[in-house]
Amino acid sequence: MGILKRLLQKLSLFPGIFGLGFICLLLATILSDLSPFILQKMIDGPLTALSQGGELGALYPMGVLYLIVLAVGQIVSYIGNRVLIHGGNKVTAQLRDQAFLVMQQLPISYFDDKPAGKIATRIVNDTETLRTQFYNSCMYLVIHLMRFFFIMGVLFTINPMMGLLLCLIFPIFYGIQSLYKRMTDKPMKDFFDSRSEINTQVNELLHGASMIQLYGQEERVIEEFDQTTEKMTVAYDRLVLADSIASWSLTEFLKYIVIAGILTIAGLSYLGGDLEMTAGFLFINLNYVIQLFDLMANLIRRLPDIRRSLETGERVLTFLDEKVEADATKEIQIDRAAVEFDHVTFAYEEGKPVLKDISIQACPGQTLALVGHTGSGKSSIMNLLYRFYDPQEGEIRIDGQNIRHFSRESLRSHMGIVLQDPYLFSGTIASNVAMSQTDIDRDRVLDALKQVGALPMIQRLEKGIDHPVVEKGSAFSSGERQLISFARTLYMNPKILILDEATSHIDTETEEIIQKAMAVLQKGRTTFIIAHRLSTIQDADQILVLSEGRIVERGQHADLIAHGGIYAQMQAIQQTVE
Ligand SMILES: Nc1ncnc2c1ncn2[C@@H]1O[C@H](COP(=O)(O)OP(=O)(O)OP(=O)(O)O)[C@@H](O)[C@H]1O
Repeated sequence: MGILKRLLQKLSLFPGIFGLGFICLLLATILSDLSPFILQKMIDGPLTALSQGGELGALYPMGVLYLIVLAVGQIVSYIGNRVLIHGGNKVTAQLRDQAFLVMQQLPISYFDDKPAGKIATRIVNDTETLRTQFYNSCMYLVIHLMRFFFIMGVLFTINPMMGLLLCLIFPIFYGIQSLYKRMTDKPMKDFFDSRSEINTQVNELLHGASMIQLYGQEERVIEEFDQTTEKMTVAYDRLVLADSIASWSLTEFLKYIVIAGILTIAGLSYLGGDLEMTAGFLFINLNYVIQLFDLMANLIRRLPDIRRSLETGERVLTFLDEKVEADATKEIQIDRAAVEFDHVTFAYEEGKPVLKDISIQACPGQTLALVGHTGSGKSSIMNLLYRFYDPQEGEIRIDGQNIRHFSRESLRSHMGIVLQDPYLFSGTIASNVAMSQTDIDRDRVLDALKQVGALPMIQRLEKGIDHPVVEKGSAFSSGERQLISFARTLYMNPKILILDEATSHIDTETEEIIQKAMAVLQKGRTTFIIAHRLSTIQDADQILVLSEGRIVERGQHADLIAHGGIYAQMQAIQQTVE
């Protein structure tokens, strides 16, 4: 289906709003475009009579009628505009909500090669562009076209010769419109490209601010940003230039030529003694010609806007059409939490497997540690367990159920995850532990914080568990963020626990507290630990050693040391370093 058609179809979501707005504007157009007839009647009637000794009072009824028509026309036009702008906002908000929803339902793999700034541009800027450039322009286009043909119709009726002559402006109009389009196509594209680029750069800057400063990259970053803003400024200047030359100056110039022409012909006819038109008739002709040219100037700008906004519309609709992740609706029931990887093979990119023939059996309540050099596939195994991705071969089962057949949401509701760099949401400590803004069991929150040893930290804060968390918890140390995320996991009480290098950021003193809390945390839960520091996993029931996507060693600490393989080497190296 065409982009134009699909965008216009969105209007049908709010038929009442757009119907009312359209009727109001139609009425306003009729009132404002017929009002000059009252002036014509005034000029040719009471005003002409006044110059020949008539009564001033005869002017009043028509004057009042003119004012009433104007006032009603303006009020109806105001209502129509407000209603249509409201409708445009609603359509845009709906598109934005839809885009946001799609973003949340996209598979994680979608984000692997897409800069976050570009996706933000689709949701924030492109939808806004559709509002201003497409929906608003369409609304004005309809009004202007209606008025244009209405005025042409009136002119043809009252003065067919003038109507015919004015048809000459159609090719001129087309010429100016093509010129405007040529002058604005490239700058408009540059403008949108640089806007998207700016979003990407700001996003990267925000995420990498500390690294940029650490590596002294400020100048390079500023220079790149300057180049993009310069490109945007140049593009915008060109747009303004095209606006002033093609849509205003040229049409204004033409307008005055036509007016001068009409006045010259009328003047010559008057001097020749064969002027048949009245002053009121001359006024109304001039009035409509002026309006016609003003409409033309507007149309010249609106038409390319709509055409160009179709490109933005295509980008937004393509994003909305992205294949969201199909998900099963069935909810998984987990009682014992026995986890099994059965000959699992997985590749992020086709033909490049990063996990090969992985088989794991975790009995309920067991602790499994995944170790291996960087890039060996530890995180990828966890990515499969919480179904960020599905394996190409093999099965993952929990309590004998293939997790692929159950909804991701229900699966993840049974898993507590503590990441290397825990993510805190804006809110309070309590809302971060309870993962809710409203339904917070304060006693359980405090208990969870106490169990992970975070109580001393909380007591130091003036507002305790109501202390605000802003900017992903940047005001807390990484150790403190981890303590809060531990408490969150405890509060959630999951059946399966995933600790991704949970202790790597914590100082020795805190580590002791955490180790104790972890023992509580792991009790009765099947736990997977991804750890580089082997000292934290010596008590694990199973240690799986990964190398290049394969499990090359498995067993308990003592067995693996005795085996003298990769694990023993890693242990020896770490002991030397420590
Ligand atoms: N999103 C991705 N797209 C493509 N390849 C990826 C992606 N994520 C990871 N990889 C690749 O998969 C392999 C395994 O990565 P993984 O993150 O699982 O290793 P890891 O053992 O957890 O490493 P580390 O200890 O450094 O975190 C690596 O070669 C990595 O480059």
